[in-house]
Amino acid sequence: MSSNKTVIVNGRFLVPGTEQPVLSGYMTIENDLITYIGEIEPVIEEGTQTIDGSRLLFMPGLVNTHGHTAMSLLRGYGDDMVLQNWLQEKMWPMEEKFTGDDVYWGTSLSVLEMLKGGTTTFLDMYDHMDRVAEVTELSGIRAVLMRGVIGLCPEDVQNHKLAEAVAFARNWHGKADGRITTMISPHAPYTCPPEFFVKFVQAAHDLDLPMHTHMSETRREVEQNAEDYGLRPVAHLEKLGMFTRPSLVAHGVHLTDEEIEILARYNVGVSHNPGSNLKLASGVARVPELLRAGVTVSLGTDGAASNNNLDMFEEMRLAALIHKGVSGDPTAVPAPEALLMATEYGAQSIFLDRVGRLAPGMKADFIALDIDQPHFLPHTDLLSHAVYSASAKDVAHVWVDGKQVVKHGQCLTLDEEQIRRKAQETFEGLLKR
Ligand SMILES: N[C@@H](CCSC[C@H]1O[C@@H](n2cnc3c(=O)[nH]cnc32)[C@H](O)[C@@H]1O)C(=O)O
Ligand SMILES: [Zn+2]
Repeated sequence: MSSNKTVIVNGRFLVPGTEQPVLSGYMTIENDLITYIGEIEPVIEEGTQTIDGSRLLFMPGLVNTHGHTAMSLLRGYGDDMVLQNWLQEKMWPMEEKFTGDDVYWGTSLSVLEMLKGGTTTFLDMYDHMDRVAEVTELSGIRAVLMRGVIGLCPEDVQNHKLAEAVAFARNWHGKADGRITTMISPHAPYTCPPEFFVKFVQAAHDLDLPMHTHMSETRREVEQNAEDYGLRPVAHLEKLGMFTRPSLVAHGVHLTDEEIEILARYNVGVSHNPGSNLKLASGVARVPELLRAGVTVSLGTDGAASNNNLDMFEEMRLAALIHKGVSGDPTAVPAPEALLMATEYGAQSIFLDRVGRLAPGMKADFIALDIDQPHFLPHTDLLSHAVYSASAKDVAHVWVDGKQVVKHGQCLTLDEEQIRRKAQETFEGLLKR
């Protein structure tokens, strides 16, 4: 009867934002939920599985709130360029050739990397999303998926893409035992003209779903938006009605004080992508100001072609470091806040209210790091170590929705050898096509 019950014994658990952020004790998981966490040993009935947690650090699974998973196929293909040229000269011509199978293998590669690196939830804005959903189902990961749409095309093609986005969102919302949810996502204000963009707002209303888009990523984008529409991107999207829907915007690098206020007022989340912003020289987002204004700031990797990995520990560390560097204030984005951005705030910003925290009633999405390694010693402050010393390689075990999907660094749900081979073959095939 109690066969689906697991108790972690003698573990250390990260619960940032609470009085005791590094807790020593026990955690009970029943089916897909955490049912207990605390210092007092729970009664362990016969048949309950126990896990010795004494050499491990448990923490919520990381939540990657912006990305394009199939772009891992283009990792290293087009480095050291500015955004517009990188998109127009390198990414878009290759992406035009992508088939559903290409997306399937690119996404498989990314999901494998993410799971092994402790990411238990990801957001994906891309094309051929049915295939992304397939990988999500198979791998056991949690995902918020959306068909991203670039509207720089004739009206009939625009409408066809919109219909695809709507059908995908409707068909997959709540699927894979609830591990998949969906959103509505025009790619960006500079790739979707206003009259097209508002159709997405309407669709999001009709389906009662949240929205996601790229916004204010580069200075050039902001200037161009002002030139084309007489408004900076935030006011522009406000005018188009996007913020009447629950919304998350990616990047938000170039924001004025007034724009930060608008985002706070509408409760619009910002997915901060420090690695991608640094690599494309887009700039440094005003994260301390956003947080101070009460904006939910989360972390994303963006696609692997502008990062060039999907290591959320790296994003967390970058977020904690660069804002100290640019502000000259070493107290900016302290470790607990960086960790919250990568977990709880991440879940909130993609509208998953039972993910991102180790607490009774929350989904059992959690990871365990091997803390016996030299770079984790001595065990002074394990929360600090998780932010400032850890990397994806330290992840030993991963659970999503109560099921173990990575054990001793090996993915239990995906065929790693096959994915390795297919990823290479797929890239070589794309070059020849
Ligand atoms: N091909 C689709 C649109 C895909 S949405 C995802 C798009 O975002 C692009 N992308 C990736 N990273 C960034 C970024 O940082 N800023 C803007 N676009 C990006 C990516 O190359 C891809 O084309 C269509 O039929 O309309
Ligand atoms: Zn992006």
